[in-house]
Amino acid sequence: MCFHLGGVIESLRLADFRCIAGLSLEIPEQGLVFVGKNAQGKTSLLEAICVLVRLHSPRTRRPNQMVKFEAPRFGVAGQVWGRERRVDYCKGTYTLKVDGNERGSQGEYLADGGLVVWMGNEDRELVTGPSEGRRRYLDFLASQIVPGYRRALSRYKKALQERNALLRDGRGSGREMDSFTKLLVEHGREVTAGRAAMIASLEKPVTWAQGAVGGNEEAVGLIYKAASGDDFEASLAMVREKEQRQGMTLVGPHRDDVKLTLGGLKASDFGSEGQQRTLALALKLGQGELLREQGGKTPVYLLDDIFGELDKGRRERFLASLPKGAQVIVTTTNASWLGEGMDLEVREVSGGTIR
Ligand SMILES: Nc1ncnc2c1ncn2[C@@H]1O[C@H](COP(=O)(O)OP(=O)(O)OP(=O)(O)O)[C@@H](O)[C@H]1O
Repeated sequence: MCFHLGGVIESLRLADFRCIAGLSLEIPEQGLVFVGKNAQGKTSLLEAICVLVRLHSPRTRRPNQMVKFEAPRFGVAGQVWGRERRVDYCKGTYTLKVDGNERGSQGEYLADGGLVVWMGNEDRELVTGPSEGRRRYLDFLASQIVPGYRRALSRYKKALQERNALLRDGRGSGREMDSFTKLLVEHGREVTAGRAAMIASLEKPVTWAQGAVGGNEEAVGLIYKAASGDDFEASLAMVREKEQRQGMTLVGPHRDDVKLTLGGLKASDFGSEGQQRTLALALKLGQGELLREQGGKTPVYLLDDIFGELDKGRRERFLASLPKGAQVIVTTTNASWLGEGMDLEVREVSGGTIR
């Protein structure tokens, strides 16, 4: 298989993004480390890259939160995978350009976009936290490599919202309800199929990464728990009365989960803290491997302050597990570990600017 090399984000320009009023930056092929005290804008820089590449923020689902306080809009631009991309956001509307030409929809903008793996301290929640995080993990992955997935998910969510509104208003039967149920089933099946395909492909790379970072072999299991059952339509029919009583949609991909096991035991209940932390890293490294295999290019790795939590051995093994040639952009409050397996240029971030 032929992988493109990393070295993908060549430059970044921001305007009124979070605490950053304006900034222009070249990014070396290997990547960069952003060092600085707390609350200086380091994570905001990674977030801006994620928005530029995937129109997705790992921190918020509300783009207006990314607009600098008191400013009307934000802009993010840069040379990405050899093309000039530009994202402008103002009052609920994105304007998206590639090489100066406007793209009519988010889908069109993303169709020839790049790939991203985001890793943050909060990733341990993937193992120990509620199911929503695991759904988002699968959705972010599938949106990048499964054709039509992002659109199916967005249509599913819209149908779910409308259906829930009808159920809440006591209008849970009739033609309107039937038509939203039909849409829910149609798009829900696509979402479930996309997630199931990801799960089936993830077990191998995640198990590899768990061994590589943890330092010993450990079988990882990922078991998809589809809340729509084998037949989504039949499952909905079975709970119809209960849904009418409770005023909400009770089955479907919005309630899916993934059971994670280590050596056959549920990781959240029986894994040690160290094993759980390693599994969180392995889930993201496995995601990267799948993006490389199925997305045809090496993703950019955005690592948000993850090194403080890792002991030296695990940090070194983790760094050695990143694909060769991948661009890695890191934030940290403490750069004392630099040089131990990572040789990247450093930029100091302070008060929303780069020194
Ligand atoms: N929309 C916004 N407009 C202006 N400032 C904002 C906005 N959103 C967040 N901030 C502020 O931006 C600052 C920088 O946040 P950011 O998370 O990027 O810092 P950081 O350097 O990564 O910090 P840490 O090391 O603590 O994670 C914070 O003080 C935050 O309150």
